Amino acid sequence: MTIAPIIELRNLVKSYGEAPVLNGINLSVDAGQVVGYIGPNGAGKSTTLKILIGMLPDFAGEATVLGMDVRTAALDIKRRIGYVPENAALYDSLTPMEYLQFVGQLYELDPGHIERKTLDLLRLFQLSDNAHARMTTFSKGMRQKVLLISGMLHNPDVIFLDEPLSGLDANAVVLVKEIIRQLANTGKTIFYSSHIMDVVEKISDRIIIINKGQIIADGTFAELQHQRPESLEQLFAQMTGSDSQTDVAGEFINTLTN
Ligand SMILES: Nc1ncnc2c1ncn2[C@@H]1O[C@H](COP(=O)(O)OP(=O)(O)OP(=O)(O)O)[C@@H](O)[C@H]1O
Repeated sequence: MTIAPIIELRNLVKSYGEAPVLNGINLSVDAGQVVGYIGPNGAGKSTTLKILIGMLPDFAGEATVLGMDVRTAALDIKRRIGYVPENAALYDSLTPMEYLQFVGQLYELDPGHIERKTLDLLRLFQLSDNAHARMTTFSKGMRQKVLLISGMLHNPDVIFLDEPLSGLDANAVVLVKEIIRQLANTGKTIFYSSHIMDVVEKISDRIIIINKGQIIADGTFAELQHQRPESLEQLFAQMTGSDSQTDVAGEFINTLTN
């Protein structure tokens, strides 16, 4: 018996205006994989994630998640996926307990169950003391922790994370890395985008590099290294054509000082 891929993209093309931002993306992801989806600023990573979670139905090609078409089954898909967006707007005037209660009820979870789970998850993220405080005063990292909980509260099968470590302190980074690893060990699929190369290198079963809307590398870190024995940061710089940052930095300072 063949097992259907959890995520599948076939010849995905997306334009916001004239020029395509995604230019024929093909990929297939199996259950239990941690996939690091990386690329330079503007490469099309967030756009791909938004298509996969059903936020951008206007695209060409095929996109399925859990065997369902994202164009026609977006609601069914949403029940079973979690998404932590980059730069999400939280309802600041709510407390984490209120916000997570709201999110949990959107997923039709029982209010008592949400409350118990939320208190536990906030405690594990060192946010117990802030559970009932308005989020207007929260730091970036504190907001990110609430967002991470909100994306996973309903125990989704597939989790899409866009720059999930944004603003987190070193201990929280270690914790989130460990959570991602252990979730994958239980069969969950994690598809995430990040610019933090050493984290991507360590936690991904598979690394996909996109540049200008096309996949330019796809494999385990060991496989990518086999082509060029470098760190992921160096590989990334070489493959995306930006390996002279020392020169650029010098030029930047020259421009500032002249
Ligand atoms: N709503 C939009 N309208 C018009 N253009 C957009 C829109 N969203 C994204 N773009 C453009 O699409 C391209 C890809 O953007 P996207 O956000 O997917 O990149 P990214 O790889 O996630 O970048 P970053 O690493 O900077 O977050 C960029 O050129 C961006 O300007």
